[in-house]
Amino acid sequence: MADKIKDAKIIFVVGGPGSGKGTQCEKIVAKYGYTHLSSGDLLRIEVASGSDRGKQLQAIMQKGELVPLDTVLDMIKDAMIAKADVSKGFLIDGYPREVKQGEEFEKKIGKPCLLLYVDAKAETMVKRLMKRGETSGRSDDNEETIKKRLDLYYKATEPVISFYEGRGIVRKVDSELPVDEVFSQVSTAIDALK
Ligand SMILES: Nc1nc2c(ncn2[C@@H]2O[C@H](COP(=O)(O)OP(=O)(O)OP(=O)(O)O)[C@@H](O)[C@H]2O)c(=O)[nH]1
Ligand SMILES: O=c1ccn([C@@H]2O[C@H](COP(=O)(O)OP(=O)(O)O)[C@@H](O)[C@H]2O)c(=O)[nH]1
Ligand SMILES: [Mg+2]
Repeated sequence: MADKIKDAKIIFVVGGPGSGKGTQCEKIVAKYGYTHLSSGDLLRIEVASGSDRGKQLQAIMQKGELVPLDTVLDMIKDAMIAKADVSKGFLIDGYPREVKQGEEFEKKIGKPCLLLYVDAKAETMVKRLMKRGETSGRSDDNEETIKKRLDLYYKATEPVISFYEGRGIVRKVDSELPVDEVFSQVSTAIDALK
């Protein structure tokens, strides 16, 4: 089933909460035509459906904790399969959150050719999320949950970056810069793929 996906390029987009992953992914889609799959967005779609599963997810996300690995992976896999025929590449935004998630992804789906590391200071991320929270309607864009998401990012997700650095596929972009300058760094990394 995952055969269809085997030849497509897979890019992991990793960075702290509010670092600008979604912002950069939108620009990648516009320039390169990749398929953008945000694990957080997929989870929020399930929450919005009002299903029982959505209610359970909402409770976890509201606390800034991680949803069980299999749940997220199945959602990503289904979304990839649905687009496999038309997609030349996939941007997996906000995943893996922990090394184990990356390992399972590779077992069930495939190997990433690039990990885009969207790097910003904690202080910057908090400021952006508090601002976004004024209009986003995201129940996790509040001070208390932002703090937990940040803690979990440093504890669980940063090791993901070291893990893939060992493979030489990490390209870091400086997300303190204006959006277009960040994107110019992103473009350099993607153009270098063959
Ligand atoms: N000044 C500045 N603001 C940015 C930049 N990138 C993103 N933002 C703002 O920061 C906020 C968070 O950006 P997102 O792209 O939603 O961040 P994200 O990493 O997808 O965050 P999560 O969805 O929480 O994972 C948004 O309100 C953006 O407008 C940037 O490069 N510079
Ligand atoms: O692979 C994932 C992606 C997201 N989430 C949950 O969804 C929330 C929002 O994730 P998103 O990537 O949208 O935002 P971020 O936390 O990076 O700001 C997280 O806090 C987690 O509770 C998760 O558990 N696993
Ligand atoms: Mg996002």
